[in-house]
Amino acid sequence: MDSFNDTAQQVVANTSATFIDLIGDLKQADLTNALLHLSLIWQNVTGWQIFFTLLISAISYDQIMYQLRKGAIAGPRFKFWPFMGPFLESMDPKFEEYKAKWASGPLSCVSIFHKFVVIVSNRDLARKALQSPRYAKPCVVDVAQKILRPTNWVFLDGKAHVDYRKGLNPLFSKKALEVYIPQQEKVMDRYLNKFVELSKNGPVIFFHEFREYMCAISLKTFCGDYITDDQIRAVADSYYRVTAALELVNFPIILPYTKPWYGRKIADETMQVFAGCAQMAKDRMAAGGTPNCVMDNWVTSMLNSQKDGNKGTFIREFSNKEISEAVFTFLFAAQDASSSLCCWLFQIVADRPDVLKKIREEQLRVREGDPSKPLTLDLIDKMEYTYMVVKEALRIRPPVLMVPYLVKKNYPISENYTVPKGAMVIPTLYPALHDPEVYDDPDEFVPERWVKGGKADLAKKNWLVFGAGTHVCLGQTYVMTSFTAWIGKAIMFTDFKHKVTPDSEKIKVFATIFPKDDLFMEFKKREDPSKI
Ligand code: HEM
Repeated sequence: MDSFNDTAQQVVANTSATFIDLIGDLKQADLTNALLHLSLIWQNVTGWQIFFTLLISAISYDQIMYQLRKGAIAGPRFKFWPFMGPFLESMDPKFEEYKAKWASGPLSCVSIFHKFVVIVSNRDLARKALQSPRYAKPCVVDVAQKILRPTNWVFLDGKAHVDYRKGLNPLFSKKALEVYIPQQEKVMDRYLNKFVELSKNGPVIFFHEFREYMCAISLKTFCGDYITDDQIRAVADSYYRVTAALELVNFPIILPYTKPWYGRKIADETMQVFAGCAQMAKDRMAAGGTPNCVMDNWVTSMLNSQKDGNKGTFIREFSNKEISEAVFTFLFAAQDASSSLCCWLFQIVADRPDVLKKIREEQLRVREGDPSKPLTLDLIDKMEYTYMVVKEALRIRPPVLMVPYLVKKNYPISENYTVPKGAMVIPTLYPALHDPEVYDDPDEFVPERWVKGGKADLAKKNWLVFGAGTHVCLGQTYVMTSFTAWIGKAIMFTDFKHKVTPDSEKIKVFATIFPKDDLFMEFKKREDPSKI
C-alpha cells in the first residue's frame, strides 16, 4: 500500500506541475494547495476503504438501476439482499410464493444478481409476451447450452428457428402419430403389468415409476426398435441427473463430479445412443422398411425429398449428430412436463370414482365391448370424455407454470411499461388457466366444462398450457393423444387406488409441478376388463 501511495503522490505532483504551467502564476498557490490536500487524503486511504467505497458504489448502482427498471410495476420497494436479491428463495421455489407474486400485479418484478426479471401474470400480456419474437426469445439457463450442445436447434432464433421448426412439425402431426401408436401400446401394456407387480403389497411411491414410464414411452416413440430395453432402462435411470443439473446459477466451467458434469455426461451418452439409432433408421428406411417411430418418419421425409427432386416440401439431409441432438431436445422437453401430467392425472382420477367410471364406460363403448381392440388414432379420436379429463387435468395442474424469455431489445409490453433490453420476461401460464371469468369454480375438477362450444372451449386465448407463438410446444397433439390412450387403457385393465396423505394436494415444484408426497398408488389387475 505504501508504494501505491508514493506512486499516487508522484502522479499528483506531476499533474500539478503541468496545470500550473498552463494557467499561469495567478492561481499557482491555490492549486498547489488543493492538490497537495488531495494527495494527503489519498495517502491516508487504506485498501479496505477503497474496497468498501467500491462495494457501496456497486450496491447503490444496483439499487438505483433496480428502481429505474422497476418503474411503477409491482415488486419489492428495495432489494433487501444487495445484489443477490431473492436468490436463495429461487433455489427452492415454493408454489405459494409464486402465487403471491402473481397476485401482486399483472406485471411484477424481482432482481437477482443484477438480473432484472419481469413476471407477467395477466392472460393477455402473457400471451403477448409469448408471441413477440421480435423482442424476446426463450431463455435457457447458461448450463443448458453446455449440456444440450451449443449447436442444438433449440437455441436458434428468428427465421432460422422458424425454418428448422417447419421441418420438425410433421414429425408430431396427427398423421405421424398414427405410426407411433403400436409401439406405444406395447410400452403401456408392459408398464401396467410392472405397476401391478410393484404394488402387489400395497401402495408405493409412484413419482419415480411414472418418470421411468414417460422416459420409456418417449424413447420408444422417438427411436422405435433401434433402442434396446437395456438402453431405455439406462437412460430412464440416469436422466434425472440432466434435470438436476439445470440449476439457475452454476459455476462457469463444468467441474468434474458436479451436477452439471454428470448432466453433460448423461446427455453425451444418450446422444451417442440416439446417433446410433439414427444410422439404423437411415439403413432400414433406405432398404424400404416401414416407418414406425419419429426417426423413421424423419429419415423417410429426407429420402422422399431427394427422390421427388425437391418438388414437395424440401427436407435437407440431416447428420446423425443433428438428429441425435434434436431427439434429445424432444426427450428434454417431454420428460418433466409429461411426468407431471402423468402423476396428477392418475391422482385426480383415482380420487374421483365417478370420473373413473365414466372413462371406463367410454373405453368399452368405443371398442364395442372388446377391450383387446388395438389402439388406433380413429379409436382415440372417439374417446371424447377421456380427452376432456386429460384437458381438465392439464388446466387445473398445468405442468409448466412459467416460461422464461430473454428481452432482445427494449420491449413496450404495455402502454405504461417497457421491459428493458437484457431483462428476463416470464409469461405465467397458471393464472390464465385459473381465470374465474372463463372457468367457473376454477379450483374444481370439471371435465364437462370442455364440451365443444362451451365457455371454456371457446376461450382459446386462455389455453396457455403449451405456450403460444413460434415456440409453442411441438408435442402438444402427441401429449393429448397419447395420454387419452394411456389413462383409458390403465382404467380398463387395472383398478388403481391413490393413498391420500396430507401432502397429496400440495404442490412441489421440481422443474414442473408434482404432488408433494410423491404420490402413493397401488394397481390391481382386473380379471375381466370387459366389465364396467
Ligand atoms: C404435458 C406435457 C407438455 C407440456 C405441458 C409442454 C409444454 C410446453 C411449453 C409451455 C413450451 C414452451 C412454449 C412457448 O415458449 O411458447 C413447450 C415447448 C416445447 N415442447 Fe412441450 N410440453 C409437453 C410435452 C412435450 C412433448 C411430449 C414434447 C415432444 C416432442 C415436447 C416438445 C417441445 C419442444 C421441442 C418445445 C420447444 C419448441 C420450440 O422452441 O420451437 N413437449 N412445451
